[in-house]
Amino acid sequence: DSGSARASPEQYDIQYLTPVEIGTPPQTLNLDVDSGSSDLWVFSTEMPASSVKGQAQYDPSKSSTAKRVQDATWNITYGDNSYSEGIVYKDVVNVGGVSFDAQAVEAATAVSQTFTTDANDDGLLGLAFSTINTVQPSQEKTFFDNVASELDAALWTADLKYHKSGCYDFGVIDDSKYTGQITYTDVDSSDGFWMFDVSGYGIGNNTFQSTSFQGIADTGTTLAMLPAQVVKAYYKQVRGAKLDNSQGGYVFPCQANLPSFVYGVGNARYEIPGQYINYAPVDNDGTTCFGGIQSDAGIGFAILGDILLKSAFVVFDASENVPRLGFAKK
Ligand SMILES: Cc1cc(CN)n(C)n1
Repeated sequence: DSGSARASPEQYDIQYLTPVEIGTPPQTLNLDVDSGSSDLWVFSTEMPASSVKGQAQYDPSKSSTAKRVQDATWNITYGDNSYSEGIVYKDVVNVGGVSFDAQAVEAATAVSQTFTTDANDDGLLGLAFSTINTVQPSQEKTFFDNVASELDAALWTADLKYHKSGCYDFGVIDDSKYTGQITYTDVDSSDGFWMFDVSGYGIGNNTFQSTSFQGIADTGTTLAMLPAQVVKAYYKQVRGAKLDNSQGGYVFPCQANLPSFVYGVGNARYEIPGQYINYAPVDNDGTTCFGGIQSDAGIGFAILGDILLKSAFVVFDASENVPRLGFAKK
């Protein structure tokens, strides 16, 4: 079995939303596919109406296949301090044609303001490793872990795009979506993430620096959070750039001509076009813009979010004993 689902960007590519069918008859919710977490949770009819502002809600009472997981609860806080919690059902979940009939669907009973204010985002679909799923007292499996054995290949791929819709594919590598070779690198999943070594970096046409650093491939994080020294060196090349703590990071004049950012995977080199690194304006007149590359200070590892991932075709491969990530140009 294999399947393919759309990944449609919200404004500024802050996140990408994917239609997911849940229950019988199917209820379609648009979820943020997140390789940096491992809970599939949804806005639901179990939460106060005051915290729902336009989102679709999963209604288990309208699904003939929904089964409550007695006494199971969950709660999760993300890197941006957004939060959700709730109870658990098992139900049919179908993503791009790949279906599992007893997927843990974590129905929210409460969410933080950040989620309430994003009318288009109906929840998250976590694709990190099941070891960090938050359901208690018994941990649940991610959708990918549940379907892996029925897929033609135990892998999924991300083809995110700049200000355009892309795809998440399950069980198949679509060779029409990339050019050249796929370069693979081993993943250390001991913290539950798709963590790997970035073999170095280059700024624009400057010499590539072979100083490696660890990072996680995280489709649910908007920006690329990189080592402070790397980030400092990048913005040194941008006239008028400055670290503005009131904005929470580096900003620069929106008209700035941004250098590209090159990152290494093994011996391969991939480039994020400068244009991708102008994330969004911070003011109404669009004079000052917020950088798509920011510091990972305080996190403990780099976070390779959408700003970086959209520059490549990425394979999340769990088909061998050691999981691995594949990167290809496109
Ligand atoms: C909701 C959400 C998901 C993620 C990435 N794992 N963040 C930072 N916020």
